[in-house]
Amino acid sequence: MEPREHPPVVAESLGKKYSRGWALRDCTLEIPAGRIVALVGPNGAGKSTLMGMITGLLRPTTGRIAAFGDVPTGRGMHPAVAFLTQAKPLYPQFTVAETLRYGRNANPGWDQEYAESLVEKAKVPFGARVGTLSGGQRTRVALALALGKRPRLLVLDEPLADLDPLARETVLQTLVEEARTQGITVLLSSHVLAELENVCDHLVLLTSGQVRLAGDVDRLLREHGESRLSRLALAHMREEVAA
Ligand SMILES: Nc1ncnc2c1ncn2[C@@H]1O[C@H](COP(=O)(O)OP(=O)(O)OP(=O)(O)O)[C@@H](O)[C@H]1O
Repeated sequence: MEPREHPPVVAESLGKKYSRGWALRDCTLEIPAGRIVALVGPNGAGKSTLMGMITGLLRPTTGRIAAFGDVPTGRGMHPAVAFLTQAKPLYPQFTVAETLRYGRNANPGWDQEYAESLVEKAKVPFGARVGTLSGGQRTRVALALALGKRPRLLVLDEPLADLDPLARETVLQTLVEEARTQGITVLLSSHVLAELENVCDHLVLLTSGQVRLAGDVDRLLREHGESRLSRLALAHMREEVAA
């Protein structure tokens, strides 16, 4: 029998304390492979903190986190994990082609052809300087840079926040298409709950630094007698505020 592959993320009693107090407490969860996971919760719930520990950029205060069975070493990101934030730290003076070249030099598993095909699909000129691109175009380049690494887990911290609704829809569609065809697990945080409907099949809801709901979306909807992910998430966030 084949040994079971490690899930993309396993967290056990994970906690993070900053100078101002606990940002995440006693977080135990597993993110199964091949899922598109919505990470939601009110401002300050601990979403970025959890993502920081999954990518290895932040060290846990308590507990344990593993990506594909590996505990972060503190020496850069796991080779199978790519991370994209709203800030999209691209060099504005680089052209798109130079940005991809940077990706090739920085990542041993880099797939130039695939990264180029994503830029072409987005109709972004290779010769354009990143600083001159629109927000939507910059996001598509950042996505090509993240996916060119050929990750098995893509972590996205509100990557669509500065885009108009049409660009959001297009980028999200591309993302889902690539994730499904390439078998990539996606962890996506967003405050726009409605756009996660029909996209995410797994939910992790954080409130006040703790996991309030986690699991398969269809199962959670059945268990809570809800028909929509956004309503389910909102109801749990409201409960928290009322408590
Ligand atoms: N570097 C830091 N130093 C001190 N406190 C921090 C630091 N980073 C985050 N926090 C605190 O930890 C808590 C969780 O923050 P985090 O950014 O993880 O939440 P979030 O769910 O991503 O929020 P948002 O939806 O607003 O982006 C907040 O109370 C925040 O103020």
